[in-house]
Amino acid sequence: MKAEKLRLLKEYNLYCITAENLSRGRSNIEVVEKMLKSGVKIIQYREKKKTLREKLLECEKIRQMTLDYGCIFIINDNIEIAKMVLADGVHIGQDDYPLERVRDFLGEEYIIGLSTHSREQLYDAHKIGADYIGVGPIFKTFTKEDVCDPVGFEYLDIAVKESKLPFVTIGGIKENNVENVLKRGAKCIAMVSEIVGAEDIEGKGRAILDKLNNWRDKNENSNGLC
Ligand SMILES: Cc1ncc(COP(=O)(O)OP(=O)(O)O)c(N)n1
Ligand SMILES: Cc1nc(C(=O)O)sc1CCOP(=O)(O)O
Ligand SMILES: [Mg+2]
Repeated sequence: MKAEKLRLLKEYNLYCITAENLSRGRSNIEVVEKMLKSGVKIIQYREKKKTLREKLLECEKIRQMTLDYGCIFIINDNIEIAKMVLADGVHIGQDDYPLERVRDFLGEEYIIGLSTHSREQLYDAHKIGADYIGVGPIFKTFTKEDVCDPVGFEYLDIAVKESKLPFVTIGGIKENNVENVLKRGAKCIAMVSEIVGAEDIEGKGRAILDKLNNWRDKNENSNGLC
């Protein structure tokens, strides 16, 4: 079960994350529906402002929607909600609960992603049992409060060469700069503001998926997350 999810995670190259405050007045549910219709197959629920009750209700709905579309559903930060709604996994950062404790809480079947911003954190992620890592922020981003300075291509190049784990590249990535990131060897791209802030989310999602798939067809013999 988990092996199959990880296989799918490696196959998909666009990882979309919610942000209701950047969604032009549309709800997380509306945005997720449009993402799913565009063909996106990995969605992370990331919501910093709502109550736990509100988040749980939204995640229950999104769990069902993602199952209907065969989409992997990851929840940011809230590991209890992930367990309650039977999400596919969680994403945690360096200041969230320690990964080992999250693993104890969720068990082996859940995918656990960990943010990394340096080579040291990358090696640590391997040791402590992350299933995939986030690599970023590549460019400046205004989406995340208290974000560290961009790690740029310097850390991306390290991840491309040295990571034995699949990784998701994140931070300031847009339709018009994604090719620069792909050229460095990134395979799976996470986007927040570019997708949720688009007037036509479905059209934007399709355009980016086309771009990523065309790049893969032309340049690669392997698939998905690096
Ligand atoms: C795919 C992915 N990568 C990195 C992050 C950032 O997680 P974190 O450092 O915990 O910061 P917050 O998202 O919680 O603000 C992510 N969410 N997803
Ligand atoms: C949530 C998040 N985590 C980051 C990291 O580097 O760990 S960057 C980021 C925000 C990415 O948003 P956008 O695509 O709008 O720039
Ligand atoms: Mg976090």
